Formats: sequence, structure tokens, C-alpha cells
Amino acid sequence: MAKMYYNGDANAAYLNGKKVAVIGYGSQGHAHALNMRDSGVEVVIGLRKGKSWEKAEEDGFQVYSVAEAAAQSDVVMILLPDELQPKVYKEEIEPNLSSQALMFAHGFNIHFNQIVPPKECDVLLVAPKGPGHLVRRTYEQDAGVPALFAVHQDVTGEAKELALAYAKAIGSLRAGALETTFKEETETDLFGEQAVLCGGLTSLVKAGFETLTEAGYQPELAYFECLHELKLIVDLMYEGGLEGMRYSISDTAQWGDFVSGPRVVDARVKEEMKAVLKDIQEGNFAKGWILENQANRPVFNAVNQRENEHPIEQVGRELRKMMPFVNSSKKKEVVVSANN
Ligand SMILES: NC(=O)C1=CN([C@@H]2O[C@H](COP(=O)(O)OP(=O)(O)OC[C@H]3O[C@@H](n4cnc5c(N)ncnc54)[C@H](OP(=O)(O)O)[C@@H]3O)[C@@H](O)[C@H]2O)C=CC1
Ligand SMILES: CC[C@](O)(C(C)=O)C(=O)O
Ligand SMILES: [Mg+2]
Ligand SMILES: [Mg+2]
Repeated sequence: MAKMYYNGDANAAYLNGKKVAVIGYGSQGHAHALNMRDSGVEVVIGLRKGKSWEKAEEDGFQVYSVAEAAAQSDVVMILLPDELQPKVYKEEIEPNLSSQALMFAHGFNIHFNQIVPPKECDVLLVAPKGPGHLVRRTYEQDAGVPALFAVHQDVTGEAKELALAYAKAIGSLRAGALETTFKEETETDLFGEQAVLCGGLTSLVKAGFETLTEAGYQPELAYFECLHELKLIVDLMYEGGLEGMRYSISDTAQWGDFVSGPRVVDARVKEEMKAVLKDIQEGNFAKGWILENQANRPVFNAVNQRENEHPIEQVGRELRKMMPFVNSSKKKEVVVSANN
């Protein structure tokens, strides 16, 4: 088994007396910043004026322009959207770099040469294996999201120790971290989100919903069966693996799992997964995503709108209004409408 790193393997002192600039305050940015502050690390935020700026100030952070935040810090963690990082880096971060450690939560821009850092800087990656909002939520529950870490440049000889101290400060060493390379993190993260976690899953859910509704079954029922219950099933897998999930389901379901699962996700699907992985490894996916952004996202925006209008989304929005426990902001809406 690969070496796993836990809290006892990291020395928090590698962040002592250091100021960390978290650039961006979105999904990952807010979680890293809040978790690190709660772990006793000095954090400032780098942003442009806007919604995130206001939120970071509301959360009690000192917020600066990206350039100012980078210039005054010892560690610069870039948590901007991947597609915006090269421009912001070139214009606002690079001119302010001297000997800071440069950090990422995903290797895309280093691996695909969209950012080429100066030779004088340590360059490392701490990539939580989960959405930023869960990085924060689990930290608050005394738990954590596992992470990968990697060192691209080690000028100080302390880059690995810094990565571990950082992973500890955001709570990831409570769950375990694994050493990797920028290449391995980038390729596997892109594969996971495309083939399994996001792309594979949304396509599977929609195909199940469409199969039931096209056969005349009620959309509300199809929503519960193919989307809502998925969380409950996946929670069991998270806690106990496939075996743990199968322990809780009926033997009828387990037999259906064995005989029908491989009919749905068959050898052709696996061949297609291999083709997706090859596109990632050969840089075709990255090239397409870079060009899509240069063209102002015509395909992204059109597909996004179509997806948001899918019947599973329409029925889901209605059903979730009556389930305040699934979303705290919805809870407020329901309470307001119930009082009116
Ligand atoms: N989302 C996730 O859970 C995960 C993300 N990652 C990686 O983390 C990194 C960040 O992704 P994510 O958290 O999803 O990003 P988000 O889209 O959630 O957040 C982006 C942040 O960047 C700010 N921003 C955007 N443009 C600029 C700009 N020009 N100047 C200054 N600030 C700007 C936004 O502020 P504003 O409000 O002004 O737009 C926002 O605060 C990426 O490398 C991603 O691959 C890794 C693991 C999981
Ligand atoms: C699964 C999507 C992800 O890779 C993540 C939350 O880990 C991302 O890029 O957002
Ligand atoms: Mg990921
Ligand atoms: Mg990702």
C-alpha cells in the first residue's frame, strides 16, 4: 500500500510566522482560508472587487488586490478558476514574486504549461479530493477531506514539509494524504470528474430518469428513484465501500446489482472511458477547454442552459422546496412561504 500521511506526519511549524495569500474565495478558496485561520495560520485574501470580496470581508479577512496579497505573503495559493489562472498569474502574481512558495489545488496549468513559474520559487500542490464546501463542512465536524500533494520545484528543500503543513491546516491529514506528481494529479482528477464523479454520474442519472418517464412512470417517482436516493446509497458506500452499501440493501437489489449493473456499464463503456483518459493524457481535452474559453464559452453556455432545463431539474426544484433539510437556504424560503 502507498504511504499515507496523517496529522502526526506533518509539522505545523513549517507555516509558523508565515503569511498565506489565498487567491480566490470561491469553493476551495473560502474553505482553505477559513480552515487555515481556524488552525492558527495567518491568512490574507487576494481578489478583484465583487461578490467574493464582500464575502471574504464579512468572514473577517483582510482582502487585497491579487497583486498586493501576493506581494506581502510567503505562500501564494492560487484558487482561481483554472481557465483564468494564466492571465491573472501573468499580470498580477508573477510581477510580485520573489521567493514565495507558489501553490495550486489542481495541476492543470503547470502540467499543460499554461503557467511557467520562476526557478526561484518552490512550486507545490495540495489538492483536496472533494468539493470545497465539503472541505469546510467536514473540518467543522472535526473530520476532513483526503488530499493529494505534489512538489514541482523544491528550491528551499522544504517544499514537501510545507505541503504537509498546509494539508494539515486545511484538515486533510485527518483523512489522509497521498504523495503524487502534478501529472498524475491532473490526469486522474480530470478523468475522475469526467468519467465517474460528474460526467458519468449525471449521464447515468438522466438516462435512468428518462427511461422511467418515457415508459410512462411519474417524473416525481423517477426523481426520487434515480437522483434523491443516490445520496443515501453513496453515503453507505462512503462509510463502508461497496460491501457496506450491499449490506443495507435487499438481496433482491443485490442480485439485480450483480446481473444488471454490468449490462448497463458494459465493456463498451469501459472502452469509452479509456478513450476519455487518452484524450486527457494527450492534451486534447485541455486544448479544447482552452479554446472554448478563448471563444467565450459558446458550447459551455448552451449545454449549461439545456441541462438546467432538463425535466429532472424542473421536478427536482419543486420537490426540494418541501425538503428544507436538504438545503439550509431552501429552509428559509419554505419557512417564509409557510408563514405567509
Ligand atoms: N471546486 C472544487 O471543489 C475543487 C477545485 N479545485 C481547484 O481549485 C481551484 C479553484 O477552483 P474553485 O474553487 O472551483 O473556483 P471558484 O470558481 O469556486 O472560485 C473562483 C474565485 O476566484 C475569484 N476570481 C475569479 N476571477 C478573478 C480575477 N480575475 N481576479 C481575482 N479573483 C478572481 C472569484 O471571485 P468573484 O466572486 O469575483 O468571481 C472566486 O472567488 C481550481 O484550480 C480547481 O481546479 C480542486 C479541487 C476541488
Ligand atoms: C469532482 C470535481 C472536482 O475535481 C472536485 C470537486 O474534486 C472539481 O474540479 O471541482
Ligand atoms: Mg477533484
Ligand atoms: Mg477537478
